[in-house]
Amino acid sequence: MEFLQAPEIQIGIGFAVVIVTLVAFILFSSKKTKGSIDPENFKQFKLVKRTQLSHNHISCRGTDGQGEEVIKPYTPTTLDSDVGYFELVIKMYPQGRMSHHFREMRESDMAVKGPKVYACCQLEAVWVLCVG
Ligand SMILES: Cc1cc2nc3c(=O)[nH]c(=O)nc-3n(C[C@H](O)[C@H](O)[C@H](O)COP(=O)(O)OP(=O)(O)OC[C@H]3O[C@@H](n4cnc5c(N)ncnc54)[C@H](O)[C@@H]3O)c2cc1C
Repeated sequence: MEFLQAPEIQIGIGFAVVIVTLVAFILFSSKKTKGSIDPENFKQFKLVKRTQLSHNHISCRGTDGQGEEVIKPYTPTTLDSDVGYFELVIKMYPQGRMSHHFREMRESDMAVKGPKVYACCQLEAVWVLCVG
């Protein structure tokens, strides 16, 4: 271990520590400011692509934590032309009645009715790119 006390080695170690700290700082600060959403400031994003998905909503039926029936509307993110399956994006609420059903759901556990066509509004997928 005596070699560690040699001045050249100590300068080398010091230099390495400075480089690692600098790289970590650059990586951390670039992550916070470039290409990502900032929690405090609005940043400008550029529209890259937009796809119309669906006008439709479906009704899902499940069981809440008290064993009671619950029915809620959801908007499939799949296209109207996708036949035989659909995909949902669900925001889960800890105390939510239908959220409980989705959390506990197993295969063949989902009763669905629909679609209901809402001509007034529709789901679109929007791709954006950070320009700031
Ligand atoms: C036309 C339509 C389409 C919908 N599509 C979708 C969809 O695609 N995906 C999806 O996740 N949801 C969608 N929703 C909402 C969905 O129908 C339910 O309302 C939602 O999933 C909450 O149901 P829950 O039974 O889990 O919660 P609930 O039992 O209704 O609520 C439980 C708790 O969560 C709180 N809470 C409920 N909703 C909200 C909210 N929006 N913001 C803040 N707190 C809330 C309530 O205050 C309550 O404390 C849609 C609603 C409509 C009207």
